[in-house]
Amino acid sequence: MSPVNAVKKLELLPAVDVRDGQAVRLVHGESGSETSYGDPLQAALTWQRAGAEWLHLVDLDAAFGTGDNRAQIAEVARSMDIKVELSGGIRDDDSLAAALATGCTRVNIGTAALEDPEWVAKIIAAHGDKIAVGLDVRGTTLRGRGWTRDGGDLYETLARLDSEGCARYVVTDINKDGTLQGPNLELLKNVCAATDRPVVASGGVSSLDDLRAIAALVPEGVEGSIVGKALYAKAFTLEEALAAVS
Ligand SMILES: O=C(O)c1ccccc1N[C@@H]1O[C@H](COP(=O)(O)O)[C@@H](O)[C@H]1O
Repeated sequence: MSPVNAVKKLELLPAVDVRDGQAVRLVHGESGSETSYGDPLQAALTWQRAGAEWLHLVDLDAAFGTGDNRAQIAEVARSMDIKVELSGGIRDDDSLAAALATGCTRVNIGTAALEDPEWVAKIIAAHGDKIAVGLDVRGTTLRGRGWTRDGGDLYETLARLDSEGCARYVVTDINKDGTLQGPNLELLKNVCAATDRPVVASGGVSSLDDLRAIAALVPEGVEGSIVGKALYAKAFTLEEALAAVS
């Protein structure tokens, strides 16, 4: 294949979700379902040493409204030599400024995209591709506020955000998240068919074959995949994952 026609490789974003100062994984994003994996900075450095090009870093307390881990999140983001996608509780000018001040590559907006469309349109216009929107869905219904509250129809919201110039979507199937049950490939295909913007897949990755299946959707518009539980549960190593999609 000539370089002009070469298919881009799938980007992998190992996740570090922070709750009460610890790196954790949840099941279906449910508060109280945490398994703890220790110091978030050590987890992030482990993924960086293993060859990650991206880190998906989430302040879960900020997402749930149970406080925040802002100082610790900033320390982790600033300690990384790799690209960082920062998520959780970025809902107003103050939290956006704090997130961007960490030097992260981009931020991921969830609840605010559902509850404060005018603000989100404004920050998309001001910050371009530094802003991604997280479309966290059950079926085709979006969920906000730590995935506890319905936030409208996926495809109506996608059309609105597309028209406002949103650069990228991070699509999470909540029913799959943290379950090691495999990604929702149908959902990813449907979202890719509905938008020409790149899509980052999230939720359910359990095996290298899952990653290969997501990588097969790169021509349709999937740009990357977040990997969480499978790495912490040692279903495979990050080195193996990177090799599988290269
Ligand atoms: O990542 C999770 O497991 C998760 C679980 C429950 C809520 C949020 C979660 N993650 C990230 O948080 C943003 C949403 O935050 P907000 O609504 O903007 O405050 C979501 O996109 C996920 O990336």
